[in-house]
This record gives sequence, C-alpha cells and structure tokens, in this order.
Amino acid sequence: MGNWWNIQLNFTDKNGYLRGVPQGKFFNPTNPICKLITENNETFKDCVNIARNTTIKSEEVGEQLLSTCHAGFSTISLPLKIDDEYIGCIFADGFLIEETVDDQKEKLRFYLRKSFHKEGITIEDYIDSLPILSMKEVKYLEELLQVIIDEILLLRKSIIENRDDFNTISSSIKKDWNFENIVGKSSAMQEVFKLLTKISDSEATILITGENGTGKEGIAKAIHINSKRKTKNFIIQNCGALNDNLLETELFGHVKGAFTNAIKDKKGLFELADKGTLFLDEIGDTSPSMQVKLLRILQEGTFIPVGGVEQKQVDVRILAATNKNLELMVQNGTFREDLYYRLNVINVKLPPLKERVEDIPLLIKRFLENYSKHNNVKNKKISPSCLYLMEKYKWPGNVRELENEVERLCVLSGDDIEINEDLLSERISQKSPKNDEFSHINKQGNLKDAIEDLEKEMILTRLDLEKWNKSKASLKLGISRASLIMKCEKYNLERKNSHNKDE
Ligand SMILES: Nc1ncnc2c1ncn2[C@@H]1O[C@H](COP(=O)(O)OP(=O)(O)OP(=O)(O)O)[C@@H](O)[C@H]1O
Repeated sequence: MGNWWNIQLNFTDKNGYLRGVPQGKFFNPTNPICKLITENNETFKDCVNIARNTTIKSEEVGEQLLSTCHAGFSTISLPLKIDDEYIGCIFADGFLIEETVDDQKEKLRFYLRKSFHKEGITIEDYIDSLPILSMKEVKYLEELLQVIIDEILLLRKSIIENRDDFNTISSSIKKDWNFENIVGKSSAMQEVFKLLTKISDSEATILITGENGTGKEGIAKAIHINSKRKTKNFIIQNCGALNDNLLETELFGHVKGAFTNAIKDKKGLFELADKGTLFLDEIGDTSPSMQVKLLRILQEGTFIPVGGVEQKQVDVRILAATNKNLELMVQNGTFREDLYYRLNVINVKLPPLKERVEDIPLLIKRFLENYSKHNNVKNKKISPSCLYLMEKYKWPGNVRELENEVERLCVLSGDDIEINEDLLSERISQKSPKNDEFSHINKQGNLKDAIEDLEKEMILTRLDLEKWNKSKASLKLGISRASLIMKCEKYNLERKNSHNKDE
C-alpha cells in the first residue's frame, strides 16, 4: 500500500486480498480516519470486505470504477489484466469529492458514531487533512492509476523477456545442453531443443534442414559439443563450395602422385575427423558420383583416397545440412534415395525466422550485446518503433540477415544508445504495414471494392507464382479450378506472355 497526496493506493489480488498485507492482519494507512477504522478489529473487517467487493466488481466492470466505501470515502479502482487474465486491481481510496463532500462527511460521521459508540469521536479534528478532489482531479487520478498499470505491465514484459533470454532453454535442458549461443523462446525452437536433448546420447546421423541463415551450423556445433565426441574434432565442409574433384580430395585426401601437384600424401577431412564429427553443409549440392562415395562411408565407414587403391576405415559421426527439399530431389531423381534415408535418420527442422517472430527481440538483444562486447562500447537498444518494423519484416535471409542488419544499425548509430527506425535498411522499413503489398487498396472506401481488389491481387500473385498453372494456383488459393477461371474472367486477368499454355 502506498500514499499519494494523502490518498491511499492499494493493490488487491484477484480474490480481493490486499497485496503485501497478510490476510486478517492490520495494515497501516496514513489517512487518520482510515487508521482509526483499521485499528479496530470489527471495523477493519468492513475494510477487508469493501476491498473484496471492489475487486470483484472491478473484474465485472472491466474498466475504472468510481464508488464509495462503507465509511463514506470515495474509491477509484482499475482492473489489472495480464494476457486477458484478471490479476486483481489497483485502487485509490480515502478521499472525498468536491461535489459530494457534505454527504460524504455526513456518512463518515454516522459511520464513526455507529462503529465506535462514542459521542466524543468526531471527524472534525481530522477534517482539514482529508483530501478533497474535484471531478477533474479525479480524472487525473484515474490517469495516474492507468500509468501505474501500464508501467506494471511493461516491467513484467521486460522481466519475462530477460528471464526467457537467460533461460532460453528450460533449466533442465540447459543442464545437459550447453546452448548458450542459440537463442530461441518460440515454441518452434523449444521443440528443436527438446528433440536435441532426446538425441544427445545417440550416435545417429542427423539431417538439419532449414532455409539459409536459420542457424543450421550453430545447431550442428551444439550437437557435437554435447555428444560423447566433444573432445574430438568437429570439422565443417560446405559441399556446395567446391567442384566435385576438389571436394573429393578435400574429404577423402589423396596419395602422392594422384595428380600433378600431389607431391605427398594428404589426409582428407574424414581422417581428420576420426572419432569426431564431420558436418557436411549444403549436402543437396553434391553430385551423383559424390553421393555414391558418401553412401559408402556412411554404410561401411570406409573410403579410398584420391589416386589410392587401399580402403581406409574411420569412425566419424556425420551431421548434414541442406536448405533444399531433399525429398523432392529424391522424387526428381537428383538425390539418391538410399543416401537420403541414411542421412535422415533424425531430422532437425529449423523454421524460418518469419515463423518465430517472438524470437526476434531476443536475437536482437543478443546481437546488440555481442556488438558492444566486441567493440567495447555501451550496450545499445532498439527503439520500440524500430523493433515494430523489424518484427513486421519477413527476413528472407533469416537470422543471418537480422544479425547483419543489427550490426549495420550499431555502426550507423555512432554514439547514440537508442537506435531509431530511420537507420533501418530501406527494404525493412518499406515493409511496414503502411507500405506493404496491400497499400494501394483504399482502406477508407467501400468494403466490397476493397475485398475485390484484394481478391484480384491475391489471385494474380498466386498465378504468377505458379507460372499460371491454374490447377496448382486454385489448390493454393483454396478454391476450385472452375471458380478460379470464373474469377479470372470477372477481373479480366490474363497472362502477359502466354506462350506457355496453362493446365
Ligand atoms: N538461434 C540463434 N541464436 C543466435 N544466433 C543465431 C541463431 N540462429 C542463427 N544465428 C546466427 O545467425 C548466423 C547464421 O547462422 P548459421 O550459419 O548457423 O545458419 P545456416 O542455416 O547454417 O546458414 P546457411 O544455410 O547459409 O549455411 C550465425 O552468425 C549464427 O550465429
């Protein structure tokens, strides 16, 4: 309980108990009449009941409530809700209102006489110290209470964000998995962490899938660090970065004389990773002949160095990653089915950043901290409107793009601690709702026209995306093909370059 201009500020929990005041115990108000009332066991009960009733009524009303207490004082209460759950209320009491002051004083006198059975007790001794507010001041008081509620909610949000950041993974998971570098409180990421915990003891091959920049490499590292092989080598090879010949020598090594510059034997990455882990990134980019060699090493643990004749045996755990749809590649015949099943013993799917928007503030915070640590500067922060735009943006480059943008913002912001949206890259600030793809739709006009505009736009976009294949487009739009054709006629939609006949 607090005191503001002699007006008492109270919090009750949802059951109406004063917060910080153990049930049935007296509290110590500053208002002299309330003090008198609460020092008496019987009259204190009236206060407890009024707090209860006010709290219950406050939930029913759902907004500010101006009422009078049993003794005659005015009370304003405001409900406190967190995520739509009623938590209790904050109320200010112990004051009188200018317009009704005489009636209230009369009620006070009556209550005190009745309750204390003493003629001698009057409120006159205290009357001058009682706060009397005009209705305008009551309005200000209401606003003040609202500010307090907003502050409470804001404080709670920031506490949760910090807590979630530090406990990115629930403590039991964290104990086993040292994922300090992987931020993610979204349910999608929590599912990933749960899966990784389950497989921490396994030696299985793992296929990590997800768009570019979703954090596949980071996950692979974490898997290694938390495996029994953690004291051995963790080696990364990007299979898309080298042509077939170079990749083969890199992975399997070569013998002396295998090619012009092969002046001595050279160990490949498989040998270097013996007893450890080899992470094959962009596995979907490997050629059919490389796929055969990889299959052999996965099945038998053997390989032959380039130019050699003798088989070598290694004990390497393979983790592979791709941003491609390997299943589709298998169907198209561009990726070996047997290799796919060998790699995909366990599949860790990393969702694109746009599907885990709740991770964005935490990732930003982490990248800002990294920047300040590396550059020995004060921790910067992103302004709320800047964060809003960053949360709206779709991040096609995922976490990597976000990381680069934060670094760019830090550099551009110079000595400023707060980073504002005017520094954002244009592609990000332009994707704000004001400038989004529906910006041309007249939002103040006729609703039917706006809906038709949107429908036309969506159909056209989808047809373009599906190369005007109407069967595929109708499927994605969730309407029949016949209905799509009718709508195309209605809106006069035609393919600009119609040499490819649609289905
Ligand atoms: N959950 C995360 N928490 C913190 N940093 C992350 C997270 N995910 C990704 N990053 C950071 O984003 C960057 C890109 O991540 P990473 O290289 O692991 O992605 P990737 O999916 O392997 O990308 P690519 O497919 O292009 O190889 C890295 O700097 C990484 O540290």
